[in-house]
Amino acid sequence: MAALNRIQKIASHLDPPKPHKFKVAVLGAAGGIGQPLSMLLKMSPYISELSLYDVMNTPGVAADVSHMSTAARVKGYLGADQLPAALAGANLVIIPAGVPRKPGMTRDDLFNINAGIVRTLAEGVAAHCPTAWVAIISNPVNSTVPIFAEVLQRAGVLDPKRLFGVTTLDVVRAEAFISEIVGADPRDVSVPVVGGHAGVTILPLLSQARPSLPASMTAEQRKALMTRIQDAGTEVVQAKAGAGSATLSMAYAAARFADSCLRAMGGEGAVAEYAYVRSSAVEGLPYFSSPLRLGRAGVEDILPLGPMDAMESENFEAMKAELLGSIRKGEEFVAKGPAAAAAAK
Ligand SMILES: NC(=O)C1=CN([C@@H]2O[C@H](COP(=O)(O)OP(=O)(O)OC[C@H]3O[C@@H](n4cnc5c(N)ncnc54)[C@H](O)[C@@H]3O)[C@@H](O)[C@H]2O)C=CC1
Ligand SMILES: O=C([O-])CC(=O)C(=O)O
Repeated sequence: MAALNRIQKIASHLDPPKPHKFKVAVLGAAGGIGQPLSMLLKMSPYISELSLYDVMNTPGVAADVSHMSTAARVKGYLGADQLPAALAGANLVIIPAGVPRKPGMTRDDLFNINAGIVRTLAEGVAAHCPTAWVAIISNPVNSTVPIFAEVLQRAGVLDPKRLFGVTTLDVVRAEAFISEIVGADPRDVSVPVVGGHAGVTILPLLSQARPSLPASMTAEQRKALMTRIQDAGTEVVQAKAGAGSATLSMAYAAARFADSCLRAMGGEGAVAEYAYVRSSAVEGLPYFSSPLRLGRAGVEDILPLGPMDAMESENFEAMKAELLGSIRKGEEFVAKGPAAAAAAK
């Protein structure tokens, strides 16, 4: 027996460390983003249980994804009655629920429908998994994150360190476009994208890109690159011509953000990310996307934005009024109470 114990002890030292395992819930799992995101999450070594919730089609999506031969157990939940079970015990909740844009619309045009959806889901999180980390994809992110925060705050369970607006797609796009210009593998490109997630509020700090942009690029070319990153969502909306907005690249971006959250949650040390969070980084803007350091409890540090060149500073000033307006619109929606939610349905 002693010999066996000794062998087991030695074997346990030889085993590679096992990642921590978490329950992750996707709300809006049957949608254009939700389906590929669920597939990517099923491949995560950090997930023991994948909870797929939607108001339609989740039985089929869950059955399909559950046949992938990876470890995460998959369960589908359909309709509001099943939201409590979908959320119970969740460590991370990712929310791509809501309508997408059609050509000619702004993200803010989605407010009337998506604000009510997000509010209802926030009430569910407050009641059934109040300590979960929450990653909001539903647009307009600049307003849906404040809506979510206000609901959690009123329920007495808000911890801003665990509430995120997902802006990873902006970073992913900036990496992709810059890699084409500098001829590098996108994995070797880093570039901060800060602010919010709509038009001018998306601020890529190209002057901090690594590798640096070629010195031969003119001011006009740099400006055009910034504008392309800011309008990349619209580029996809137009290319899809009425069939929705970015789904596949968004699923990739959200899976990458989820991976960072789960690694931080599991105690893998400080994890670097960007996300739209409650913040005092910029005076007068209570929410802002900044470089973050994530740890076990969520946001450990909101890092400085770093130096901006003249073009970036000008854009930074230009975004402030729009971003603040979107934040206040979200906060006021919750302050007005259920009547506003009913009107938005
Ligand atoms: N943050 C970002 O970078 C991005 C955000 N988005 C946003 O993500 C959202 C989803 O986009 P898609 O997946 O393309 O839309 P979609 O219409 O394909 O899917 C949305 C899903 O949400 C579900 N849903 C609606 N109400 C719900 C509720 N109360 N509870 C649970 N699920 C509900 C629908 O049944 C549908 O399956 C949109 O608001 C879109 O603008 C899209 C791309 C990038
Ligand atoms: O553009 C949209 O409506 C969807 C979105 O947020 C993006 O692709 O960045």
